[in-house]
Amino acid sequence: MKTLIKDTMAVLPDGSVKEVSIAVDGQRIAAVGDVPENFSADTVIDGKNHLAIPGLVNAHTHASMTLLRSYADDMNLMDWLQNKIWPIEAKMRKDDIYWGAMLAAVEMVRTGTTTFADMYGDMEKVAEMTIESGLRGVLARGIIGVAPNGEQAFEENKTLFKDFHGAADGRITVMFGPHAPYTCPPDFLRRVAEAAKERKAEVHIHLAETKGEVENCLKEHGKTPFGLMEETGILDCGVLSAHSVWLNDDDIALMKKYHVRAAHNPGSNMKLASGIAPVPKLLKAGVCTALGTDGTSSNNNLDMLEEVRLAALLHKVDALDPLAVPAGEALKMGTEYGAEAVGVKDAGKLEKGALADIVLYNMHGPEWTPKFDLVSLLVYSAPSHSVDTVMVDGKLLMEKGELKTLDEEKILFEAEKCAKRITQ
Ligand SMILES: N[C@@H](CCSC[C@H]1O[C@@H](n2cnc3c(=O)[nH]cnc32)[C@H](O)[C@@H]1O)C(=O)O
Ligand SMILES: [Zn+2]
Repeated sequence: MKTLIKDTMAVLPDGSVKEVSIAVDGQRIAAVGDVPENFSADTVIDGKNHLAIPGLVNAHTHASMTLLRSYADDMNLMDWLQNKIWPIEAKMRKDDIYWGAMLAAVEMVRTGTTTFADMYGDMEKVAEMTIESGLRGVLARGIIGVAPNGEQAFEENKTLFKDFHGAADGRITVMFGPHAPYTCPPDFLRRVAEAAKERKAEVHIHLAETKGEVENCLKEHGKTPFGLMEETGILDCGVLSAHSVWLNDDDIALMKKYHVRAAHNPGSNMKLASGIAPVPKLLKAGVCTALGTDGTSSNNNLDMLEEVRLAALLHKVDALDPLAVPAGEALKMGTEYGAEAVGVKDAGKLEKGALADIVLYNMHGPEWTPKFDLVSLLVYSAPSHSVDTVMVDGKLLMEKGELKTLDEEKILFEAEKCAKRITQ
């Protein structure tokens, strides 16, 4: 299958924007500009008045939590988790996980996300969504490492790895998902680290999200969450660290030493009042820092362009420095650094040989006018629904606003039904 995206403006890996044609052959980009004359495309997409970027990467989410969107807002993290979210999650059946994930898929495709890193229960249903939707998924079974379900969840993570790691032509990868240091005791984390190492799997975990978490961790274990992760062997596995808000210089040095990748969630951190991650410091230290939405119960959407914008804005006001995270750097956090963070090789860049995960924005409309600087327009002004074409792995998931793999009306209907049932 060969596709030619003809005469589109495109954000290139060096941050420049140029008019090019992009040739896609199978899963990969065959050319950006300089398309060979004999390239015979099966499908030609008119790129005039469009902006192409590498697909957005949601480096931390809980897709099926879409069913709990706006169910419990304006609470602090522990109260929210323990008294609202966990009791309802306990009622979720496989069907709920599936339709919640499908609802997330519709939203992700429509807002230009091509890869998502997910942590939840019943992840084989999220794998099903990944296979059907055509998205790229980095899946981890979220494990609360204590009774009554800790051991079962751990086993399910192993089964998920066996059944789905590398599945769907490599569109699915599987990580281990110990939920957090406050839900998984050190000995349990040691066993997870062993299991991950045996399989050369990586680990997706919530770390240093709130000040209270770090204080408790110091009190109970005499170490910060990152120090504890080093001691338990988790850092040896390759870690995708959700949040990473409350960090001291030693934590940042550990992140650098072990190539920990941070998934910064500005929307969730602001909404739950968790704090402001030291993103400029992380970037300066050379820590790969990506962006995520977290679940839609703490965001409340999966719109990655919004996270790119929030990252660009939040760190400016925090540092009282309008140069803190420039638009181009924020966009890289949402694309190139995202792909690196979740471990998808050769993606996140519009260049020859990269995986063909491409998003096209239709630049017709007031928010895109006038056109001085297209990266600035995208990051500071554009509505996410100007995404009109989405390609993952060389296949079109949406073309000119029309979803190709998902039945949106049915999904909205079923998701609504599931959400009602679990909250009744
Ligand atoms: N309860 C599940 C496993 C947990 S998966 C991941 C968990 O992370 C929770 N979660 C979502 N956002 C956050 C956050 O920001 N911090 C900590 N936990 C979160 C989410 O509600 C979910 O319970 C089971 O055993 O079936
Ligand atoms: Zn989370």
